[in-house]
Parts: sequence; C-alpha cells; structure tokens
Amino acid sequence: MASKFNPLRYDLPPNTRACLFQDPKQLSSPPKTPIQDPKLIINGGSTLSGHVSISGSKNSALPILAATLCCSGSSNLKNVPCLSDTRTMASILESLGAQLMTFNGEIVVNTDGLLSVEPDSAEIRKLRGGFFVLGPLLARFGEATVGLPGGCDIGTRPIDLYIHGLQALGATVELRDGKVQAHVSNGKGLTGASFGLDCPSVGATETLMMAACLAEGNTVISNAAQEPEIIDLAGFLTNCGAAVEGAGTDTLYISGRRRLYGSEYSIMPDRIEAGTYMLAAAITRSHISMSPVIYSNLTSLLDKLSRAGCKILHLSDDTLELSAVPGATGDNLQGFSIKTRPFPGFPTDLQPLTMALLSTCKGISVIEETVFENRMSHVTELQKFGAKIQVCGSTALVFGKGNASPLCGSQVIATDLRGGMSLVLAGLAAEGCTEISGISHVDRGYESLEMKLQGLGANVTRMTSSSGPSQNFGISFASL
Ligand SMILES: CC(=O)N[C@H]1[C@@H](OP(=O)(O)OP(=O)(O)OC[C@H]2O[C@@H](n3ccc(=O)[nH]c3=O)[C@H](O)[C@@H]2O)O[C@H](CO)[C@@H](O)[C@@H]1O
Ligand SMILES: C=C(OP(=O)(O)O)C(=O)O
Repeated sequence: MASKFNPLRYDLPPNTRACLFQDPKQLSSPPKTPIQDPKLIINGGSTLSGHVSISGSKNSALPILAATLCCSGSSNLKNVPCLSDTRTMASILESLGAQLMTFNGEIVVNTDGLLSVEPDSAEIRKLRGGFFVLGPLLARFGEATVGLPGGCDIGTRPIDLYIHGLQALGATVELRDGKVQAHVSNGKGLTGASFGLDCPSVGATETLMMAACLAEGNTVISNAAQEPEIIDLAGFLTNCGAAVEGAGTDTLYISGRRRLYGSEYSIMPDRIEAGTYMLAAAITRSHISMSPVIYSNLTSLLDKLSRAGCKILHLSDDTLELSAVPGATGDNLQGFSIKTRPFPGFPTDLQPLTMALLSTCKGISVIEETVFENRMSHVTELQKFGAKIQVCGSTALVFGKGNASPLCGSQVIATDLRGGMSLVLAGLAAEGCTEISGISHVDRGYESLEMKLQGLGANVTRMTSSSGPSQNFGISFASL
C-alpha cells in the first residue's frame, strides 16, 4: 500500500519526538547505519535536581489513536508522546490506509480512505495497544481481522473478555491462524447490549466502549475498568459526538451513534511517567519538581511516598515538588508495603519501580502483585545491584538496605518496560557504573528518557553497539 509517511521505515533512534512527528519531507534521507538495540550507561550515586516535564500518556494515546478509526473526518491530537509504541500505533493505522500528518507539533489522523480492515500483524505483535483497533474497525466497517497482541511479557494476558464483549454486541468472532476474525452478519452493524466483564480489564473496556459508541441502541458495561485512561478515551469519543456516561466508575452507559466525527483533543499527562520521576527522586534522595500532573491520578503513590518520609508539595494546580533529601526527611526513608490493584489502587505499572526504591529504604517491605501473574522478572536483575529481595509466587519481600549500604552499579538486562525502568532507577541510586541492555523495552514508554534524566543532573548516556554514544536528538514537539 502506498504510504505517505511511515516512520518505521526509518532507523531513527527511538527517543526522539522527531521520529514520529517530523515533517515527512525531512525524513527523505534516513541514516545509513542500522540502529542496534541501545544500552544505557549510568554513572550513579549522585542526587537529582531541577524540573522535569511530563509527557502525554502512552496508555491514553494508544486507545485514542485507535479511536480515530471510529471517526469520519480528521482528528487532531495534541500531546501525543513520541515513543516506539506510538510510532508502532501510527504504523498500524497506516497499514490500514489511514493518513497521518503533523501540523505545528500536532498529529492529525484521517481514517476516511481506509483500504483494509486487517492491520499489519507484525506491528500488532509489538505492543498490547495495537489490538484495540479491533473494536473500532468492527463497529465502523462491520469486519476486522487483527493478529494477537504483544506487549510486556508479564502474564498470559488473554483476550477472552474482548471476544465475549464483541459477541454480546452481536459480532461473530473466531480465532484462526493466530488472528481474531470478527464480522457482523446482520447487515446493519453491532447492536447495543448489557453485559459485565469478569474482571475490570482496561484494554477490553476501551475496546468495547469504542465499539459500543457506533452500535445501534444502548450498551451497559458493568465491572468496567475505572482507570484515568478510560476517562481520557471517553473524553475524546464524547468530543467526536459519542454519548458515553459513567467513565471512571464501574459502569459505562453508552448510547450508540450512527457516526462520529473527528475532533481536536489533548492527551492527558502520563501518570506512570510522573510516578516514575517521583520514584527516581525518592531513590536518589533528591528534590525535584514536575509538571503537568493530575494529582487525583497519583493518590495511591503519593500516600505511600508521604508515609515513607518524602515531603510532597503541590506548587500549583498541576505542579508537584518532591523532596527525599535526608536533611528534610530524617536519616532515611522508611519502607512500606504495596498490593497492586486496579485504579484507584496501587498501579501495577509502578510496582517494579517501587521495588527498586524499597530496596534502598529502612525495614522489610512486602509487595503483592495481584494484577498480572508474572510481573517479577526484574527481581533477578535488581539483585545484581545488591538488592535483597525474596520472591514467592507473586509476592516479594524486600529487605531494605537503607542509605548506609548503597546499591552497587551492575550490568543488567531489561526484559520489559517497567521492569527495565526499575533498573534505570537502581542505576541512578547505585554507586559506580551501570550498563543496561534491552533498553528498547524502556523506549516503548518513556519519551526522551536520557534527556529528561540529564536535565535533572543524572549522568546517563545512550550507547549503540555500532556507533558508540548516540546522537542527542533534542528536538522538541513544539519546535517541529
Ligand atoms: C496499553 C495499556 O493500556 N496497557 C495497560 C493495560 O494493559 P491491559 O489492558 O492489557 O491490562 P488488563 O487490564 O486487560 O489486564 C488486567 C488483568 O485482566 C486479565 N484479562 C485481561 C483481558 C482479558 O480478556 N482477559 C483477562 O483475563 C489480564 O490477564 C490481567 O490479569 O492495563 C494494565 C493494567 O492497569 C497496565 O498494566 C498496562 O500498562
Ligand atoms: C504493561 C505495559 O504496557 P503494555 O500493556 O503495552 O504491555 C506498561 O505500560 O507498563
């Protein structure tokens, strides 16, 4: 299929906004050297200071990009983070025939001239969010064939709830040749229905909400996920003419519309990235500020960090300051226990990073992972820094070392996004040099990672095996 702009055909380093959103004309001369999976080199043990800007939310941007498939006309999305995941999502939309353009730093998506209802399976396998196109494609075009999704290897991550929900809306759904094939055979399209989810899956709620927006009649989804990203997606869909009520509660009421119309929308700030920088400040016993943040999306982490001894100040409506400097907090931070839960509980995506922090705090902490059954693979790597952690099933006991016995730099491997980022945090706190390979996992979810860390004073360098230290692509979204 002829493509106006496919960022994945170019080997630009992952951590540059330019790679997704640059003027297509400027992408006509791709670099010659293939980019190898990069490593991060961290000389740790020093404190951070200053201010960090929080990017748009990955987990909002992905379903909202998928939701543009529900809409006639163009959608103008602002604050989309430049990540390998959003680049992959752009490529998925392009593989269907969508037109993606940027204008003044915004991404404009038009899905009117779609040529296919089967996205590129190789791209779908790279992330979880690509699978979310299933609902919009089926609802708007009456059929869709979507390969099984990838994403972090943190559990079995089935898709049964997506399938049952689409069947409840009247679709025929089959799994054939590793692809989900769905169609509506009544000649009219999906039909609204009332059903409940066995567990409040974020992706299933999003997929079914999008599908129900174009179904005939009313849909009620009970036991829906309540994550802030659901509210953000509902905000975009409502702007496009959808009738969605109850987003952020456990029951969604959707009144189907014949058509939705593309609209302008700004993606909310990434709560997981904000939490990550809070934890980076805490593990290095530093004082930093950040914006924009939405406090109500961060309550469970803020409560724990306050109890640990961090001082947290709300500088303004969207600006937060965190101090874990020993003078301000007493000798050290106190460990605490967490149990991951769906929102508003403690987010599973912050579990690995919190584990890194707890390994430096006083006392014994208990971490219970209840959302995914296999989200502990970072433990063996954290142990290489000298962290004292024992795992039994989905529970980890962290024997905090306290400041007196710091972590030591190490050579480690990232095997998933947040687990990989927990190694970055450990590297920032550890005495000496840390080398983290597999950093492409981390690039899925952190925009301008080393630039943001360098801006806070961290000694972090990106290396590729072919070219040594990589170029610092400091191109900002606004400047494009
Ligand atoms: C792209 C994206 O938004 N990813 C997020 C999304 O993932 P994702 O949407 O995949 O996570 P889910 O909320 O679906 O998963 C939660 C639990 O539900 C189970 N389940 C899910 C679907 C299904 O059909 N059957 C089933 O049993 C899963 O195995 C898991 O145990 O929410 C997770 C939970 O907050 C986050 O960690 C991910 O960062
Ligand atoms: C698990 C995550 O992403 P995904 O669902 O795309 O694997 C994450 O963002 O931490």
